[in-house]
Amino acid sequence: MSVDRPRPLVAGNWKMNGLKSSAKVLDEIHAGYTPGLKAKVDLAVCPPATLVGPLALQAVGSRVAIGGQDCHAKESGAFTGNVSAEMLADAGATYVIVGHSERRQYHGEKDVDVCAKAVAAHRAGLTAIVCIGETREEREAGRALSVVKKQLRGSTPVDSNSQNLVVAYEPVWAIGTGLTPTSADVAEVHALIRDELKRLVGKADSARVRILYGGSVKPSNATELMAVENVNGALVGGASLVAADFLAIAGAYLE
Ligand SMILES: O=C[C@H](O)COP(=O)(O)O
Repeated sequence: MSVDRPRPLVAGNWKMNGLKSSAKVLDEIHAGYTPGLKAKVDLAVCPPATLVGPLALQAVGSRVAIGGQDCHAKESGAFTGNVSAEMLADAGATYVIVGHSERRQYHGEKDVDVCAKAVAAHRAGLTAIVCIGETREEREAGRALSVVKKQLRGSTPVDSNSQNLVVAYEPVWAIGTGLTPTSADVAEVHALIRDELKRLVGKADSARVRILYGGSVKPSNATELMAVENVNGALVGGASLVAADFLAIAGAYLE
């Protein structure tokens, strides 16, 4: 692997899915994370908050990382129902997703809020997976690039580097719909993100930041999507709930 080509990461976002019995999915992922796959790709699973602790314990020694799906910007306090980055770290997480479009859409999170959460992630020693992506209307209006650029600039903390930041490009219209952008469209957006990262983390480190593609990634399209320039892995929703599918997506890096 060249210094300028980051090691890929395939991360599963279980969203609001998963009970104690889902431990078996992680067991199956462990079993299928062969030495050959370990040599090529990092894996992470981001379960709901209730399962972060148990799955992190279960994952000890497996090299499958565990992440949260969101965090509060503050370390602690009177914020009923929220979970801090420190709590996720304490439970054994090493990643946290921030700014997922479902948080932006259903919880009104703006770039400034996402940035504060990413700052919290860094404060707690977590790697922030910062999600950005345009809506269908924005793409149809020819604004995809400007929206992504604005979100990236507004959501990325100044202390970001290739160790504590992962960027996930997820076109909103591709999430859970079975639709995906063309390879050319993905390449265009990821190239823009890579270029913007030069300003955000410095030229040398910008090449090492992992930029994931997310939105209807399946075993059937993973090979094509993961081959696109500047795509360094995937953020997988629905397909990450089935170990065989999640492993098959990661397996695109064996080809
Ligand atoms: O975080 C994951 C994304 O929202 C993608 O979800 P999906 O793979 O179900 O389309």
